[in-house]
Amino acid sequence: MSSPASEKIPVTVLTGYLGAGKTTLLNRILSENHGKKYAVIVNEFGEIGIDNDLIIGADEEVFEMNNGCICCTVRGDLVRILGGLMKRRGKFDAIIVETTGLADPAPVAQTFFVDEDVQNNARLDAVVTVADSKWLSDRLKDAPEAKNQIAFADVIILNKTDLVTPAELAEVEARIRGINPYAHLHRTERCQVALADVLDRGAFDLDRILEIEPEFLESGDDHDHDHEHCHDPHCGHDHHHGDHHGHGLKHYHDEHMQSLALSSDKPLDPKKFMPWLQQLVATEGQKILRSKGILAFSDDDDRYVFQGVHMMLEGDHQRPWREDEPRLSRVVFIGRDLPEQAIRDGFDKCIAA
Ligand SMILES: Nc1nc2c(ncn2[C@@H]2O[C@H](COP(=O)(O)OP(=O)(O)OP(=O)(O)O)[C@@H](O)[C@H]2O)c(=O)[nH]1
Repeated sequence: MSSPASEKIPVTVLTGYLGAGKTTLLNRILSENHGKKYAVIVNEFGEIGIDNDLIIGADEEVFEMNNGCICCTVRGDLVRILGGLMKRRGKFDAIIVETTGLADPAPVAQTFFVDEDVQNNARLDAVVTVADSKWLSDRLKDAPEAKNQIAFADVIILNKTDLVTPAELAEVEARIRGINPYAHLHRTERCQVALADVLDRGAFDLDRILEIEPEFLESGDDHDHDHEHCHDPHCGHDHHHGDHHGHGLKHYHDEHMQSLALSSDKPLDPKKFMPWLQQLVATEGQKILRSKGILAFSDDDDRYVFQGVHMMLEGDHQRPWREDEPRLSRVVFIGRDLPEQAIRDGFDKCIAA
């Protein structure tokens, strides 16, 4: 049975390139005193889930779609998780989907229009794209998905304004406006926006999307489109550059984008790890687009979390390790042409003696 639009559960799709600030925005939304309950679905690029652990919502439920890229699992995992949520209507007010930085938002948004069950129970409220003031211009040159994320946005959070000059900010905003003149745009530092600017917007504009992508509402069985949106080596499909996928969508593959995950159940030596990491991103930061980790240091009862975007690093103690929690250090590097063996060797040398 189809529900009237007003009763459909609103879904916000949060997108934006690697490291732009999606999790920062999500945490801001979840930790605000909004009196609402959100179900959160995250999709991560990488072999080991770290994002899930970095979301600080008090009692939100977080569902992970970890095992595949969002375009390939979109009619599988996403529909399955949404289906499960629909059966528990009334337990939450809205759904937020945070996509990987490498996801093309088109197939995600499409799910809400072509899958009948989903369409009957949920409505796409808005596609919210977080854009990195410092790096977006570079990514628009070499990452087609970054451009699609801007093109599909109903709301754009132009974030990290603290890292650029006013002239650079004006320039990146003009580039965004060249791609998408329609979206509401907010300039922010650390994604500081009013919740009302992001949630419950009723902003998704199908007519506009059909102008950008006339085949948007087709099921995907026999059409072709040129978005480059499959990057997950574990996706399970047989990819070739520019090849057709099982369901007929044309997929390009950024064959150089890789995710390197490292872990250790032995504590790390902070006096070795931090200098090594700083040196690594200083020398390889062009190739390493994104790094993050949750670390267990020797003689330290707190988890240490670090985040990197290119050569910029941030890190801090987060919270004490729980009694029942294995003190496992997990690190992920995402980038192109990563010097894998050197990174592995360097990491191993940081294990405390
Ligand atoms: N200087 C500065 N750093 C920021 C700002 N917003 C977020 N960051 C930092 O940028 C890094 C990446 O932020 P995240 O929110 O994790 O980015 P993300 O888009 O979720 O990253 P992925 O999930 O890996 O794609 C973190 O170290 C943040 O603390 C900002 O406005 N200014």
